[in-house]
Amino acid sequence: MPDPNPLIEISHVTHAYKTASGPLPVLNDLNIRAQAGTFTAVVGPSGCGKSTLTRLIAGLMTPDQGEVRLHGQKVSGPRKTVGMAFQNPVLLEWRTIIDNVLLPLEIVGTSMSRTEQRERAMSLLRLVGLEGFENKRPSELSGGMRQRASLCRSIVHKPEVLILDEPFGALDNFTREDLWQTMHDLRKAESFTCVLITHDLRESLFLGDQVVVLSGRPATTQYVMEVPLGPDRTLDDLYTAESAENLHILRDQIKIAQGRVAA
Ligand SMILES: Nc1ncnc2c1ncn2[C@@H]1O[C@H](COP(=O)(O)OP(=O)(O)OP(=O)(O)O)[C@@H](O)[C@H]1O
Repeated sequence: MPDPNPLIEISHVTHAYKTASGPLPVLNDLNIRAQAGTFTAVVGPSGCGKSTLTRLIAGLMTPDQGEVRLHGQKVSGPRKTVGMAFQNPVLLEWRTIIDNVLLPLEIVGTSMSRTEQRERAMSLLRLVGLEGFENKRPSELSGGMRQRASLCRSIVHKPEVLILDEPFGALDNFTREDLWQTMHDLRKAESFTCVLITHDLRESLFLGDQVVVLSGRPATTQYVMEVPLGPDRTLDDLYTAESAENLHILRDQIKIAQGRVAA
């Protein structure tokens, strides 16, 4: 039975960018529902409107038609209760790693004391394996380590909703799989509802409770897969016959979205 009160509710969202050559329709009657504490992976052809969707959820834009609701409240502007991480971690070189992680608390404000803030940041850095690197500068860390720090920064203020826009896209395969595991650890320790944009179908299956396939632009919700893997899933679960079958289904859906085969 679907939750009648999902935490994220995207209903009939339609949006077009105004460009010099006229309106560019990007989203068309898009619908997504995500229950509290779940992980939604969104996949779709390149340029179909995935990042636009993240901006709408974060309240950085409002749709032409339809609405985005968080906890039943219509999103009409940026919210403090949203955390974001992107493919490029964009850490500030003049701040140490821990001071980068603490940044959102400075921006959104907090009732935590300075000591509590540092304890909170350290507990996250410990969780992602960066204890001992808290006083380093970003350039002293590898790409994977910087992305770990970026993940800590995106959740340090305990956001209700975490939006990840291809955060593992620029990493090599081994580092990426390590980061998937880290993401699982963070999920168990924290209580956010996550929307992940990714081009990697294995990643969508490993991290997602549901995988939403968007059609080509203007994107609509083409297909939703409920992932049959539990919270204690491991990378080995990607190599079962059932996962192979599910990856096939997702790959076929992407081909349809790309217009390479008929629905
Ligand atoms: N601010 C903007 N003004 C005009 N057009 C835009 C704007 N932002 C994005 N677009 C266009 O809207 C379309 C969707 O962009 P968006 O970044 O949402 O897609 P995406 O699915 O995230 O792409 P990718 O998979 O390549 O990362 C693209 O054609 C893009 O060029």
